[in-house]
Amino acid sequence: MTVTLREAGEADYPAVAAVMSAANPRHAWTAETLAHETQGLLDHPLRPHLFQLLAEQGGQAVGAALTYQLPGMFHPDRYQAEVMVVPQAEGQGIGSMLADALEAHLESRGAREVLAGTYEDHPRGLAFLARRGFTEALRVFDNVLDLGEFDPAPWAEQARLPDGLRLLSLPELMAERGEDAAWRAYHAAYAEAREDVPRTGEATPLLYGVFRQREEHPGFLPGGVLLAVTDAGEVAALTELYGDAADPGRLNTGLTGTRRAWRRQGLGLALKLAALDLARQRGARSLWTGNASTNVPMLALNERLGFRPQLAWIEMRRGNLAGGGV
Ligand SMILES: CC(=O)SCCNC(=O)CCNC(=O)[C@H](O)C(C)(C)COP(=O)(O)OP(=O)(O)OC[C@H]1O[C@@H](n2cnc3c(N)ncnc32)[C@H](O)[C@@H]1OP(=O)(O)O
Repeated sequence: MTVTLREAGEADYPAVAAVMSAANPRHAWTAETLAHETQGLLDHPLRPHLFQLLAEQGGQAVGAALTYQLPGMFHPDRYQAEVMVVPQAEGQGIGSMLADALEAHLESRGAREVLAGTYEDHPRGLAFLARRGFTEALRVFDNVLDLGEFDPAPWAEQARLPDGLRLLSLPELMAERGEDAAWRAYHAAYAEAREDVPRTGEATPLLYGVFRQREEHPGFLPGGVLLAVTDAGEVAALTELYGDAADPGRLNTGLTGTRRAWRRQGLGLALKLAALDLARQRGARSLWTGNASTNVPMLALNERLGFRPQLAWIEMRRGNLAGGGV
């Protein structure tokens, strides 16, 4: 049956999200989460580029492709690319059609670095990217804790923050300091810690106004933002829990981070323990996080708690601006 490609817009988000979720069921999307992410891109002061394609067969969405620029790792010549085909439509050349159309678009933009990825258990995806000149740049594990297997009792000591720090949720800090001061303290800690998260290019500074948009994310849980707060109202460390788009029994971790001056004093561990406690109170079955295989501190901490690495997502790159470009 004939396959047609067309540019996708807002009205297609339910179809695009369904394709994305079918192609990668480990990370579900809804029209709402897609609209949030897309709006974040369109509104960003860096004006990142976005181009979306939908593949249809007999009136059904069978594939999607998108290319965009990540504001958090921005370079005018760097693009992310994603090509997805629903499992029942694989093997008919739809991925190649979508990839060819994306390639033409990227060429017209003068892209010099393209990042794309696939799971390690998807040899077809890996071969597809290798044929198109991509090589491995970074591996990120889904790291999952089964809350039914976690026993908090042996961790009572480590769950306490050092003297001079208090555990507060974001709403609690807002009640004490006011909304703007609380968000600014949260932002300051987040912005510093995220600079040290392994990534394939240099982090772009995270603007406060952009950071505030996370409260519009459909999965954002204000009470799931847990903070280690100093007497002066500064945030020394944080962890974040988000609701999952598809599974009410699952929570996803945003960032866990400790400001540099506070590292290795037990803050990260205490906050993760608080997050596990909150997740259990909310009736969650599992807690997911994504950790780069090179993130030694985070992997060590999560392993101690019983998180188990699942399959790795392999981020692949063609061209390398950090290395001078090709
Ligand atoms: C989904 C995600 O959030 S992925 C991104 C994770 N965050 C980042 O990469 C941000 C940058 N890194 C950081 O902010 C910090 O290094 C964190 C959050 C990873 C760790 O925070 P800290 O407050 O320093 O951790 P904490 O002091 O509680 O350490 C607890 C345990 O973790 C392990 N650990 C922490 N840092 C290290 C390290 N550098 N090397 C090895 N193990 C470490 C140890 O087991 C440690 O226990 P110990 O000190 O008794 O040996």
